[in-house]
Amino acid sequence: ARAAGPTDQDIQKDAETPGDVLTYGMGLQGQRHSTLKTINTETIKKMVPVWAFSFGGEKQRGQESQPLVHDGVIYVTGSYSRLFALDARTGEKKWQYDARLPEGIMPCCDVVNRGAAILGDKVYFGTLDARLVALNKDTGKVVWNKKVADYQAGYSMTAAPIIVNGKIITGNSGGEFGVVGAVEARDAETGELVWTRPTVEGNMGTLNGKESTMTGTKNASWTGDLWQTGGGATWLGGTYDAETNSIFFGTGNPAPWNSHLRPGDNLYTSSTLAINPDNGEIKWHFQTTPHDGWDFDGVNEFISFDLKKDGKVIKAGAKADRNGYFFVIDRTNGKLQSATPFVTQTSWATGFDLKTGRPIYNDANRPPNPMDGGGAAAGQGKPIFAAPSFLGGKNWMPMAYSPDTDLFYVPANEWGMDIWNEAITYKKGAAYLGAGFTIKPLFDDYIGALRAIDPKTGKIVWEYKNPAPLWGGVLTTAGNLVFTGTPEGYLKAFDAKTGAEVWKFNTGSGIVGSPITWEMDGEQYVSIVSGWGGAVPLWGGEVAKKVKDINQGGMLWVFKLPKA
Ligand SMILES: O=C(O)c1cc(C(=O)O)c2c(n1)C(=O)C(=O)c1cc(C(=O)O)[nH]c1-2
Ligand SMILES: [Ca+2]
Repeated sequence: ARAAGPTDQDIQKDAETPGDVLTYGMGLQGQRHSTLKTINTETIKKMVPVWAFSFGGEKQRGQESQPLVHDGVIYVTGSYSRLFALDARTGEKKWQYDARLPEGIMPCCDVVNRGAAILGDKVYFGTLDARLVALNKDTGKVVWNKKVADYQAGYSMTAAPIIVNGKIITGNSGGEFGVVGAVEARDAETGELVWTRPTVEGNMGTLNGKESTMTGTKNASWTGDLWQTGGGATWLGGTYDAETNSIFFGTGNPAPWNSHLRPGDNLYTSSTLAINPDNGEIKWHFQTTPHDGWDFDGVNEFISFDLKKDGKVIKAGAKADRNGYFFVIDRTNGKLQSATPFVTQTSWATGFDLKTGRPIYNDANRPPNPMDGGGAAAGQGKPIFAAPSFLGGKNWMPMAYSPDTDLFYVPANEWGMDIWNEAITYKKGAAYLGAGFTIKPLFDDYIGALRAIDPKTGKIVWEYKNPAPLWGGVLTTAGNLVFTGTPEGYLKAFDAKTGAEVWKFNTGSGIVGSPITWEMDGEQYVSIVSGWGGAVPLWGGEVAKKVKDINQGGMLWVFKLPKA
């Protein structure tokens, strides 16, 4: 028997039990929907902060975490691989764990961490040096600490793990360094590896010298040896659907970015994979950007939901992809139901073929081969303008789905980029892009747009425009509310049906975290982490200049209604 604490059954039921938050995604399906409605479009006008907690000084920025709540304790990760356990009623610190990171870690896009997992008496999280740590939930003492991959080869870990039937399931980061993506399952009690599923064809037999439990697959969709450093990082973690017993992981960009160096589809990069949690087998794959040439990547979360259409219910899943399309896919077999643009496009594809599930490419919008010349300097290809930018119509920040309104709430961004290709050869631990870029806004008055999307039609039902790019997660509740944060510092709440803004509070730094809500002592609470950072200030080109004044930091805020 497992020591006292949440069980596998508690984790599977997380979405139905508002007294705790046991999973990243507020339920393994990742819907980020709460059944609570004490706080609603009317009562929220009175909502106030109860307490706040500071993450401290050093390297505190890019707070992309979603807190967990169990038995009156909040478990929240901070940037730079920290984990805090806090009294949920007072904010008092119970313990803090700071991973001791080596020199030379190589996260591509800031020192972020998106959250922890909990099972029994342990809490778990991944660290920037690509290790997975299990801590005793009451004391913060290390129970086990496993190396997942070699940080000196560019591997890191930024995603929250998920737990499915006693296994802790993780992805990896490092697509910009020519790593090989993988999904891995470990025994949550001991940390021993149960299976490893590489995500790049050609690597199915071994991974990093370790024996893989998978049978070999030929590298048919790659040229030469490029599959050995092919990317496809699983850097955002996954979701799980018990009805189909599938884990869904997105995979990142193929490496290098210069697509002319790697003819072929480059499976299974820029895809969604449905994986059997028992043995790591791929049940189906859907490649959103075959032969990706824009760093469109494809890690975005896949959220299971019931698609009610033409009097039928289809077991579906949705993904708002970095490539700017909103996909609805049959989650039992990977068959495309619809693909609709949700941001402005420069027609890199004119649409998706519903029969084959493939994009209809517009070759004029693929960044040209540097061998053809025409670039600004020797060895550079001709630049083109493409939208969305490589930071995506939507990046890592998770959308939410409400079964009450049947709408998805998507944190989107409107921007494009000048992009050109360059020559590159692989060198262990060095950036492996073969491309250069500058991001540019498309409109004067806004970049971010929270969009309510009807999955039956792909139509945008309402939108909220934000001056700075949106980079935080979304939460929706039975109180007809949608919550998200802004880089300007506000946690905002909107009417889920109309998009009317009903409440806001400034948290003192930019928000790039994901909000949660739970019930405690008969009252409803809301919480968000604040602390600007992530990829935008690092890679945002003209946009980065506009947002560089935002102060960084790290704070957890907790809100509720005043006592009646
Ligand atoms: O290919 C990868 O392994 C990888 C990893 C990560 C990461 O782990 O955060 C990001 C990206 N790619 C990426 O392309 C990207 O735009 C990005 C944004 C962010 C962020 O936290 O703001 N991370 C990442
Ligand atoms: Ca990437």
